[in-house]
Amino acid sequence: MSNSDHAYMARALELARKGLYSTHPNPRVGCVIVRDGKIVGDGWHAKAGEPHAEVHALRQAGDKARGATAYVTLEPCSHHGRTPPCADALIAAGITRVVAAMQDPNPEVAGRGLLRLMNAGIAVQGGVLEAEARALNAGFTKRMETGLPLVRVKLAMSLDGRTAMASGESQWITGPAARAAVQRLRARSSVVLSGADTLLADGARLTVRPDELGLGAELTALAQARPPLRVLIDGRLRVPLSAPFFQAGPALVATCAAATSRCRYQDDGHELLAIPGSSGHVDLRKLLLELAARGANEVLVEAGPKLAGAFSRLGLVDEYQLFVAPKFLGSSARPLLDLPLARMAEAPALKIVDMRAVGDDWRIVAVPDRAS
Ligand SMILES: Nc1nc(O)c(N)c(N[C@@H]2O[C@H](COP(=O)(O)O)[C@@H](O)[C@H]2O)n1
Ligand SMILES: [Zn+2]
Repeated sequence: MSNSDHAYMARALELARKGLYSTHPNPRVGCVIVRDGKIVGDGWHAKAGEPHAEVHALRQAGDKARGATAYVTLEPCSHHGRTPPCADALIAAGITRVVAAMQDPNPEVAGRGLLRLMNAGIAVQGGVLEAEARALNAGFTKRMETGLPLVRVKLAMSLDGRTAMASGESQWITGPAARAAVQRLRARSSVVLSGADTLLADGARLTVRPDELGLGAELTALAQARPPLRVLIDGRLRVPLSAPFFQAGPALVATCAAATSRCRYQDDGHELLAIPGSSGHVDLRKLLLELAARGANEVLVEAGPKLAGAFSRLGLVDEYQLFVAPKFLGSSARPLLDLPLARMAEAPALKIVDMRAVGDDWRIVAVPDRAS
């Protein structure tokens, strides 16, 4: 890999990141076309159903694409989805070299895009800034490879590790900067999910509020056009349809209660999904499989200690986002996770991958340490 390959791919990744809030169920992809040491075209994928990154870049390059190199953060596609194959478009435009950061994990592509380019006499190189490209599309990759979405659990806690007062009161532990960061976590997710206890306690709506995102006009508009699906897990259908969550727009309710109530929810524009479980608890793994089948790449769990603890105990969590506020909530306040552990050996091993100040609070990102 030359220094310039690295630099052009870094630029393509920068463009791909513009799709952070809007491409799902599709991946975030950027493309740069370079001829004689000059960028002659670039582009990024904004929204499923719209042109792929390569097509935007080729359109901008026009005739200058002939004899040029295309840098793409994901292998060019070879299939007819909502749009035609990009590999064919690159061949037709006379591109002579393609550098891809990673192979497309979509089984419909999975190496066939690169093969088609090679068969057309195009020089192909893979693996440039692969780790960065994988990180950007970790949810898409996990869904394609396992049939499950990436699960991110957001928790807000005091310095003494508490999340809510004994009464359930939990709003406004953290400050405005942390709340904006949570808004961006919601906006990048395909699904934002919570449980009945949380909604009954604090009246959460789980919406993306454009004025709190802190993004520019273009990305805010895209995020608004592609809001996450709001999902409530309510095994026994305890949350009334008059709750702010239901008043805020259409939602999906996962339950193990009998389907007799379906009409009540449908009449109000919501979907009731029966997921069998035990003792009034929805089977979380089955729910995640269903959400992935509907195209969910990233699921954000914003729940209380019981539901967040259940995701954790079942080994379904890929990432914890912990917002830590400079407060003590005291010993009668609620713990972070309902994790009944008896011995240190049972404590799940975690790796902290990022820690930074967010306004007056701190954000810690931790992932399961699967190696230990
Ligand atoms: N290489 C590439 N560039 C893009 O900009 C993309 N969005 C993709 N996506 C791949 O194609 C599938 C979606 O196809 P349609 O948008 O429905 O035509 C997606 O699953 C990826 O495999 N690839
Ligand atoms: Zn494509």
